[in-house]
Amino acid sequence: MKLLDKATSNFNKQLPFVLYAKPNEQILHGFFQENDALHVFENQSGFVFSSFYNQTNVVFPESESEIFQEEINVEIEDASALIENELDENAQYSFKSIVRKAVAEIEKGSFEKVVLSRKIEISQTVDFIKSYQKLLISYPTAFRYVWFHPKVGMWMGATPEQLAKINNKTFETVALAGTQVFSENILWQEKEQVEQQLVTDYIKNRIGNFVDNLAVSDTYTHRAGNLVHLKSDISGELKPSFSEIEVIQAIHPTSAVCGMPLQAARNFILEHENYNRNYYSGFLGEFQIQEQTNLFVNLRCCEIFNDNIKNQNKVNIYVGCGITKDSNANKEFIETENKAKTILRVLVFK
Ligand SMILES: C=C(O[C@H]1C=CC=C(C(=O)O)[C@@H]1O)C(=O)O
Repeated sequence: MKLLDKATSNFNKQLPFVLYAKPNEQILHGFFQENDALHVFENQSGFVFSSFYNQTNVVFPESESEIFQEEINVEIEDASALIENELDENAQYSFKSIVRKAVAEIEKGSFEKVVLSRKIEISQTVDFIKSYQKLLISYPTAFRYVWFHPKVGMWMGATPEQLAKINNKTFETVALAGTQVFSENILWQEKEQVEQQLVTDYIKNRIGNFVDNLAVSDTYTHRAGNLVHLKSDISGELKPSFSEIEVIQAIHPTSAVCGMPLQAARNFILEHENYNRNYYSGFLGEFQIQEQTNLFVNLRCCEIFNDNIKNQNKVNIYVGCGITKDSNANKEFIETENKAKTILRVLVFK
């Protein structure tokens, strides 16, 4: 595929690019910059890459990029091989202890829900082109991307969560929460239903002032690779007095990646997670391209370091899960391991 070759060429020249495919579409899109300028996102139209909190929000502006599309046509061997991640006892111990601390805070009434995450580091050199091809064909219902900027790094992911779709004042988002490993007979426990309802209520509350005709669908099971989630679709008409960016800022970060109330949950995360999320659980996608905004939450993702000069070749996989008063630390840890498999399944090492 031509765009894969163009991405390789941009990477070799250390020039920014993004390749992406939208859920259930067979079209690969590419934005390519011809120089390595770092454009800070200030509502210009383009491909946005925004952090969870307080990092530089980057854009590949439409006006500064070469933009291409082509049909997806990949042929790779063995799309299902899974690299086993060795169990890290220390990581397990520290993650479980933060989960227990969070449950104790919830019981004290400090907040209702918090999403806690961790970073799994694997010291291997990733072949990003082969890995991305595997990701493209393995998760056709996800937003699948690989993004690179020499001043920021390389990220790749297959996210099931839409943050916002805005087309001609029609606003759509989703409330996604609750996780199980895929099987034929899925039954949802009360804990997961409560967790998902909290996300729905949070979004309704945050966008209530910005949209008319707010509508929420029934909750249904959504498959995301080897996992399933509970999901409902939320929509409305953006009021003429509000801009797109205002409503986006009102919902990011949703309580599917941060918690509620927002500030207390975010403070707990910043104080206890012990690492910087960077762009994990931020958002990315098209901002006002052909009058459409189509943004996704950066989940099921990894950061790829391919730097032979600094001898830094590794990949960090980012995974998190929602903690409520009924959370069990052991189960939450297993959930993060299961989520990591989304990326582990597609990584190809050199
Ligand atoms: C925070 C993540 O997932 C969120 C999205 C769906 C279900 C989730 C859960 O069940 O905890 C999380 O809120 C992640 O994948 O890192």
